[in-house]
Amino acid sequence: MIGASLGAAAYERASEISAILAVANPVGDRRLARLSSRPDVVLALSGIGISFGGVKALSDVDLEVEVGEIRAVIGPNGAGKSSLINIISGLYHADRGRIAIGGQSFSRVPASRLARLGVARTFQNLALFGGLSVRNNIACGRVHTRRASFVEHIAGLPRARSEDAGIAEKTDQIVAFLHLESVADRLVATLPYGLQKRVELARALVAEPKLLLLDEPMAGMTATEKAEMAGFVRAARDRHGVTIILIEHDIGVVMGLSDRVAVLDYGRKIADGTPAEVRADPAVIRAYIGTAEGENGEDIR
Ligand SMILES: Nc1ncnc2c1ncn2[C@@H]1O[C@H](COP(=O)(O)OP(=O)(O)OP(=O)(O)O)[C@@H](O)[C@H]1O
Repeated sequence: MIGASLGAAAYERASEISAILAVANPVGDRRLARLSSRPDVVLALSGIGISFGGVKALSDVDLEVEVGEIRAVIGPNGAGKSSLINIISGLYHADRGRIAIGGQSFSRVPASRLARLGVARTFQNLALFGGLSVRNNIACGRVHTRRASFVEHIAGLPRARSEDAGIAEKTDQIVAFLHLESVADRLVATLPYGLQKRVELARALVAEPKLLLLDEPMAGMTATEKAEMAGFVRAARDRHGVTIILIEHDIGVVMGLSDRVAVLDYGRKIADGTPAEVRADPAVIRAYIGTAEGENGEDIR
């Protein structure tokens, strides 16, 4: 992500305006209501906009994501990709528009209820606990399922014990799924970067999300690590039925992995279709050539 953070007061003000504008957008609301009532649509965005100071990071973005899709969001640096994921996960609040997740509609996604809404995410810059083991980092992804109190845990009461056993079992399953057995007891900070990215994926998957948001899961990886990660992402969809939204700069990976691709440029969606459609779209080619070919290591053709 680029740029400085805005203050909390500015976010509050922007969100108040957002609520007013959302009410004043009945066409968008009707469209969203129609989309979110479809059982095959996991996520629908309607008219999403957000500005930071004078910078319009996103303008009037619509997006729908169907169950079981791998849906990429691409675009040159600063196009608004991370802002979009941050809005879907409740980290940012849009100034305009609405978001429907699993049939529930929001102007602000409640970040504290994200896991219960069936959404998990990874971050562009790793957000792991370096001083904890791989296994413990992964287990953190299931804390929202705990019902037993702190006292029940300290006293080792039956409900707490059975919850711990359930978390340990799910953690073991994901460790095996992502081939992390040999490093499961190592401290995360001692692992190479590519493996740390895999641990972050594991922590998101252990929550058994319906929708998984991956913000540059292959950034900084070698070609071999990227191919491995792409295989795991595909397997998460194929074997666990997870719907995936993927931000990724490596266009080769995106085109090989995604069912549909949305393209952002200067905060606007300029294309949305299959990889072949997007690759042939003149507006997309222009957007990428406009970034000074090769600047980001990206070439759409
Ligand atoms: N918290 C923030 N405070 C101020 N400006 C922001 C903030 N988040 C994003 N922006 C601005 O919004 C625009 C879009 O940024 P964003 O990070 O969403 O783009 P991106 O497509 O993910 O870029 P990259 O590929 O470089 O990560 C940029 O101009 C950025 O500087």
